[in-house]
Amino acid sequence: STGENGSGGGRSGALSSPAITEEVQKIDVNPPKGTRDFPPEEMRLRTWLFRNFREVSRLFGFEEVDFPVLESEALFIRKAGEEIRDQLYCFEDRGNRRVALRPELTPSLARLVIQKGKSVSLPLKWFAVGQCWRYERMTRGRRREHYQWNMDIIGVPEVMAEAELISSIVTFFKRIGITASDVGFKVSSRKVLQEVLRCYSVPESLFGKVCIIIDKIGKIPMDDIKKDLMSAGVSEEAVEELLQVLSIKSLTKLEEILGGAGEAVAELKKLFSLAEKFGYSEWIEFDASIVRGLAYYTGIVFEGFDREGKLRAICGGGRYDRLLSTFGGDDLPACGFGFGDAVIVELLKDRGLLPELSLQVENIVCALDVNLQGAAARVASILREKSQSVELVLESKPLKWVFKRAARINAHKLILVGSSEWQRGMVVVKILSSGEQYEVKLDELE
Ligand SMILES: CC(=O)Nc1cnc2ccccc2c1
Repeated sequence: STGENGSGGGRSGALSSPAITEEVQKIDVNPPKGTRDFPPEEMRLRTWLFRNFREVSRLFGFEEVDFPVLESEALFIRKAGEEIRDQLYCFEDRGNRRVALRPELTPSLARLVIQKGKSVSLPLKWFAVGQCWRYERMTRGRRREHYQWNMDIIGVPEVMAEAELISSIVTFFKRIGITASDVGFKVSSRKVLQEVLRCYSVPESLFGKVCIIIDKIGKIPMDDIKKDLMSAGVSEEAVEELLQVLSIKSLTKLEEILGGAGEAVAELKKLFSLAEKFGYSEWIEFDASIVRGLAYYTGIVFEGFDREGKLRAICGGGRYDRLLSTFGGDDLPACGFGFGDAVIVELLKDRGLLPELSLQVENIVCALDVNLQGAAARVASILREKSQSVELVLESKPLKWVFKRAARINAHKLILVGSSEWQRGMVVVKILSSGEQYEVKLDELE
């Protein structure tokens, strides 16, 4: 109804007597800007995707954890100029507390690790699948929420942890039909940046900020990158050297420039040799320009990319050895990744790999006349107690309707409850694929 007084919706009958008149305002049935509903078909795809996330996490011995979507704003306040900070979905609650919808899961995980403190044995291997939020001017029409799969290893300082994490993502890709010819991982280490900045005695305090500026390469003009770096306090010659080093695509070249003594080259070589052992060498390549857009990474960083170059990064992660100590926790080494639910679906569509998922109910049970509804309900309960899914026809419907419904739910069997059979303790079972039909005693239903 359009809200005129009297009965809304045009339904007749006692319920909508004119005496009970309330203003019926037609609400906006769409979800808030930048957010999605998940009607059945979309929900089946999401459930399929998350089932694969969880199955891979289980294969790698990770335990599932979760946190509130609402966190203290302080968890995400970092002064490195990150985009995620500009778009924080934050507000003051009724208790005058500054809170935020989480834009990522890692800070919550760090918070929980610290909270659990000594009571957890290391290394911790935790995973989560959670909705993350950003408040972005809708001008860009981008989404304001997405679901992220995160896996994190806490307490392992060596790059074996990063190698394990990349292996888990490769395992995930393989499970859903994505191959090394579809996607790859660009791998680098922020220690490359660190070693260059040290050569030019750029203070460590600028490290996070410099990384965030560097991460914008390819997204904003190079002149702006240089300007931003210099206004952040990096000398012009340091900027030139930095940009030089960042264009290196081979580890041997990097070693020539940085020398073999530094940690950056050593850990990258170690990672590539581990990749060989894990059997995913053809999935990864060194690319010094990869820094990722989160300030807290301190070492190896990586991101999954589509080799056609059409899509944004599929996933990304790295080492963040300082995050827990910046939250006042122990100085625990940590690494992890985030894998969003949006780009991967675009990739699957592009590659024709979206799974065919349909509603599947094994049985449809129908009473052949209205006073057998109770009998039909009993049949449904018996089957359900045997873990058989049942669509119980809830109103008396013509058989034509029942067959149509059976087709829509892809039912395997139609169970008809008729009075003559019921007198003899029997029901009629019809195998819908073959048309074969037979009588079954109630207690032999399986
Ligand atoms: C492609 C896409 O939807 N990205 C996306 C969507 N929502 C977010 C929300 C928070 C943080 C990152 C986000 C990233």
